[in-house]
Amino acid sequence: MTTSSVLITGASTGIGAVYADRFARRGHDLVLVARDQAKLEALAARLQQNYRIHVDVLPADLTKAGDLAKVEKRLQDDPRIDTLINNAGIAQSGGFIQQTSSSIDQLIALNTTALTRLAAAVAPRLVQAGKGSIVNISSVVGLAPEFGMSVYGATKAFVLFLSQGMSMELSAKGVYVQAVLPAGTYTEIWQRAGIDISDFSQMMHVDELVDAALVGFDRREGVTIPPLHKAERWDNLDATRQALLSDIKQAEAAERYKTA
Ligand SMILES: NC(=O)C1=CN([C@@H]2O[C@H](COP(=O)(O)OP(=O)(O)OC[C@H]3O[C@@H](n4cnc5c(N)ncnc54)[C@H](OP(=O)(O)O)[C@@H]3O)[C@@H](O)[C@H]2O)C=CC1
Ligand SMILES: CC(=O)[C@H](N)C(=O)O
Repeated sequence: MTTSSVLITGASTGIGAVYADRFARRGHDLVLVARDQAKLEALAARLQQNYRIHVDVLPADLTKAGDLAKVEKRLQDDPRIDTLINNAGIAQSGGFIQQTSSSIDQLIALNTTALTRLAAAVAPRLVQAGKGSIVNISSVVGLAPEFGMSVYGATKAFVLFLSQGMSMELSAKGVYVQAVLPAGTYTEIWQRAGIDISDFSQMMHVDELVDAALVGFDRREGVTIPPLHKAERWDNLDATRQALLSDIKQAEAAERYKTA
């Protein structure tokens, strides 16, 4: 049985809490991060009892500089942590013009800044060890500006891009990076953001989502989209993107933009 440890952000509920259960079931020790200490402790007690593993609770508001630094330090200093599940995130209700400066700040601070800084905190140590994993939770909304969640979707597009770039830089050094793109999943995120889901079509149950994401993890997929039923759609999109890149000629404007 392994004694490595997995640090999971946003572990107090939803997708993060299910990841915690699944890694505990696999015999990993855990470090659980979120703001709600009581919920983290209750989960930790249950997992320790059920799976005979060790769980540390590290309460932190990842939008606060001091708390974020505390989690970064743990990732830098604890040699047992070989996997980071970068999951904590929030959503927003309303369109672009309904957003306030503070709601934009919070969303970007948690979904992008904290996620990037935590990945950057652990990556050098994993590279030095020549092994380890970083899982970043994105969303299919990051592929869909049509959904009318422009700021949230932009943070998730950022997470996808970041993960792909990190994977290109780190995989040769033994570090596995996975982007996970769920679609609508039954968790508290909707209620917390004030989004009424009563008219939504059926969504995925959170256990099914995490179990599917872990199939992708075990296969070492770079991008895992559990609700995508035709895998070749993603492959085609990526092939089209690469073809586009091959047609970028940076020294010369395209014919259609040339002035007479
Ligand atoms: N549910 C869905 O439909 C989808 C979700 N996702 C993504 O999955 C991830 C998890 O979402 P989900 O489980 O649904 O959401 P939940 O709202 O159920 O859980 C969010 C988790 O993040 C934690 N969190 C929120 N704010 C902070 C903060 N400032 N600092 C630290 N932790 C914080 C919460 O804990 P606490 O309040 O204790 O801090 C909680 O543990 C998010 O990144 C989300 O964008 C992607 C696609 C679809
Ligand atoms: C709030 C959302 O849109 C959801 N979490 C998703 O990413 O699909």
